[in-house]
Amino acid sequence: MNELRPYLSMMRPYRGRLLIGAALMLVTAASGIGLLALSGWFITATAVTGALLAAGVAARLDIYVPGGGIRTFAVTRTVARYFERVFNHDVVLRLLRDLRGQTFSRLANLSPGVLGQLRSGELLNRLTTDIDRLDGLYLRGLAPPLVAGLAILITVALLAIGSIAVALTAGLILMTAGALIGVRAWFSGQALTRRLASANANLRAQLVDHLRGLTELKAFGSVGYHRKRVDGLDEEERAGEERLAIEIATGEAILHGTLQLVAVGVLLTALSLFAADRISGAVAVMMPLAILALLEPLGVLPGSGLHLARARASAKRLDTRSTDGTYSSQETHPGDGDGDGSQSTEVTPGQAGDIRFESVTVRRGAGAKVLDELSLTVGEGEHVGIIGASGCGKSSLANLLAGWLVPDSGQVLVEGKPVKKQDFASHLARLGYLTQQTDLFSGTIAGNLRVACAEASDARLWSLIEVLALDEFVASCPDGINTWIGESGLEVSGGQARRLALGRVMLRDAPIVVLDEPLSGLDEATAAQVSSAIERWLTGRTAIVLGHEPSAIPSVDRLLQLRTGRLARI
Ligand SMILES: Nc1ncnc2c1ncn2[C@@H]1O[C@H](COP(=O)(O)OP(=O)(O)OP(=O)(O)O)[C@@H](O)[C@H]1O
Repeated sequence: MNELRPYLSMMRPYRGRLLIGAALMLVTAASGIGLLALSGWFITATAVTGALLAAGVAARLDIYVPGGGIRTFAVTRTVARYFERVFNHDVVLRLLRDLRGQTFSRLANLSPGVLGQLRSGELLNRLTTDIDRLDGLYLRGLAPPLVAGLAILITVALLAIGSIAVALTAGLILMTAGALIGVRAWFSGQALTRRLASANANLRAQLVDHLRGLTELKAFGSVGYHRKRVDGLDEEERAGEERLAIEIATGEAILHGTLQLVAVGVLLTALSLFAADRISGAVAVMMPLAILALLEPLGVLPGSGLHLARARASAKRLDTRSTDGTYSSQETHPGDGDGDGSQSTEVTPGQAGDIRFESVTVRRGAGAKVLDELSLTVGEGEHVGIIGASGCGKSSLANLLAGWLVPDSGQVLVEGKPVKKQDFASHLARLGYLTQQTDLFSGTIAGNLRVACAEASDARLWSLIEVLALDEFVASCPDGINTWIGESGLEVSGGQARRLALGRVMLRDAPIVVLDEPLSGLDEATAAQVSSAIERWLTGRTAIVLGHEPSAIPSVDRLLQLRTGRLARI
């Protein structure tokens, strides 16, 4: 249950509301029991009185009090159910809001390196399905056993009108049966819901990957093959849901059977008490009906045990500490602590804006050395170009500077302070980083640029668009800079997307800049125009520009080549 603890403590601020919600559930259940039991009593009492009067025996029955009681129970049941639904849903929605906010900020706090390794479908699953399972933790998991226990106590009190012994025996049997059924559901649900949660996550992730890569899949004619994999996972998920439904149905069947047996037992005992003239006929009928009225509050127990197990499986998946553990411990961000512990944490004097890599070694993947005792100093305002073959470690170098990757040995310093000791937010605020991958959001051109600077005026955006040779394209768009560029920027070309991403970096007035392949996807003429725009913009900033060959980067003060993990001057 440890996994559920954070979510239980999230409920603490709402404990007053939760208690009112549970009380309303109890009032609904109690009214249902009262309605059925009193109706049974009243019908029998009127029948017996009528029979006695017909037989010429003097008999009297007050019909107003029980009639009023039945009406009160009926109205209370309806009204309490209405307010219970309104109230409990309000609390659940508040919890959902907190839960989503908290989960989102926990995921957002993961280092970009770790986040990049999570499939987008996996993230989607965490923010939707897993949270949906948890939002019912109270309503479907915790409140029903509580209400069921109290409903049994109310029934015991009603049975005690006829016989205390019958009431205690029935109460004991029902409590034990309810607890056993709930616990059975909890235990049998563990493995089942764990498998189901992961089948559900796999299906979603596969589906999102499938849809995102549909163009490629179509181009290679492999839609059918991938579709089969999605269908396979869908089948697995459906089979899991079916097993879960069977489990709930079995629990409900056992529970209903037990209740019917107890009701028959109570009926027989009540009849023998009636025959012995110890209770009236009306009370004898009321007693088994009070048991049958428990079908509603107790009927949800198997589902609540399984729901708790399901919530636990989702809570486990939402625990981002386990996510961090799944991936390389080197993927982190500044301020995360000492990492490997082998580095000096002392702050050495540096110049404003200067960058230093000191004997940095990085191993990635299976442990191959990507950077090998690499050292580099970039002075304030200096522009250094680094070229190298694909996979030689250029992006790793940029990620080290951003603090998304921690070296196995050596250290990276910015203005004399180790990157890992910098405050993450202010470090990134001083760094303009054009990553190799272009990520545009589903939104307008202006919206995508303003990610870097929310206050940027339209005029500033237009001048940037002009500098990046995007003016003709944007002017031809129906709404100019307010044109929607679709899901993940799919409605712009690769080269246009690249320039928008570059524009975003340029909007951020950062003193330190890293550009990873800034000219990729551009034709020669556009590349030349963008290249000179970058050169002008870089004036006064400290910069590292990465590319495959000298022509892939703008003019720089110093050009180096990265090969076998080390840098050499060209
Ligand atoms: N997230 C990762 N986890 C493990 N290994 C990685 C990861 N990213 C890259 N690598 C490995 O690190 C090595 C260097 O990759 P890197 O992306 O730094 O090279 P690069 O020079 O930028 O390549 P390219 O020019 O093709 O982008 C490669 O061998 C790659 O397989």
